[in-house]
Amino acid sequence: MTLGTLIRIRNISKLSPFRMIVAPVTMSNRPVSRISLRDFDARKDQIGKELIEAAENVGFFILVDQERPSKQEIEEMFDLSAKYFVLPDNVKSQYPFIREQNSGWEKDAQIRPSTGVADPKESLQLQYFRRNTYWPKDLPDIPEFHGTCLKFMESVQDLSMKILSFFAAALGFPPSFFSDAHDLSSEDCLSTLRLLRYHGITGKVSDMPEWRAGAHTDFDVLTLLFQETGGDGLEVCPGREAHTSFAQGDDWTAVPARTGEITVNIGRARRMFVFIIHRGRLTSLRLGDMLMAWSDDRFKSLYHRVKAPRPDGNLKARNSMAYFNQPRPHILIEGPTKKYEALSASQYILNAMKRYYQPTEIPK
Ligand SMILES: O=C(O)CCC(=O)C(=O)O
Ligand SMILES: [Fe+2]
Repeated sequence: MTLGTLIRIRNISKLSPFRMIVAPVTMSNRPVSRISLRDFDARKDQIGKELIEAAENVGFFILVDQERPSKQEIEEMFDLSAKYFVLPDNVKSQYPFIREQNSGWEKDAQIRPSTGVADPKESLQLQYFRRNTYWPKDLPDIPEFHGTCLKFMESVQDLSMKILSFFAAALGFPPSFFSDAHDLSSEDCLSTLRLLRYHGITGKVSDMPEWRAGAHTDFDVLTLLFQETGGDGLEVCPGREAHTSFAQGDDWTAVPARTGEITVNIGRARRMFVFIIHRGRLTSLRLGDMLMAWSDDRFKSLYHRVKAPRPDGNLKARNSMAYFNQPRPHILIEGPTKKYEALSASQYILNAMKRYYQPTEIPK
């Protein structure tokens, strides 16, 4: 039973992606944690300490010097992504974005509740377990598309599981806890690679967008984000400080774009309460905050957004890639101290999908 929530469906095609949104902006000089993965096996303890500290205090960190995916693998993937996005829309739209599957291609269709308009971008979401059913096939001039994406996902998956093994240990879960929950070889692994291309900016200064991606948190456990040198604009606002709506007006930190480095953030779906009768009592359940909930709020989630360039900035298209570690649907999310009622991963994800791809929530 859901109380206090009304879902209003909007007609997304009527909204202009270039509407100007003005939000108060405070930029901070918060130091950004850069964690080197050099000599991983020999430096494991030190690396683990740095990761946990960053997750507890900030909610994000930048990984450098990782063995895989190497800078070259990342560059290859960016080249492939560029070849994909120049294909005509009628080819890309053969696999349209399906909200319930969180898969496929969209253009100017993702409305951010924080801005009320669609991000001026296109993106393709590839879920590993749909690799033979819902990935673009027979793409003109890019026969390597399938194989290269697959290899890249596997490489990012390995790195993600290394990172999550430290979180499992810190939470007192068995070492394989997160790798079982995100097992790529399972038929229902929801982990997803998203290729993104924000449009180049043309036209009148007065029509320029303020944001390329409106402020949001991701609704997964952990996101590994790849930026390309020259494509600055990413800003983050750690969950701890995000006390206003969508963190607008809080302290934001710019994360410079550098090919080869990986920005890692802890995911969270925006909070929403539902009420149920649990063991004879009226109880509230909090939806969202996957790793925050899984860690009983110990690890912080992170608001982030992508600012559009100013007229004297780099107005070319911006490319990025995100790997979302999403647990298998049946996995129950419940922290060591059971601070929140257990909720299945699929319940979290469906709830977040509804919010991020169409509706806005209006509290009664
Ligand atoms: O493009 C970026 O840098 C951020 C993308 C992002 O936050 C997302 O797709 O969730
Ligand atoms: Fe995101």
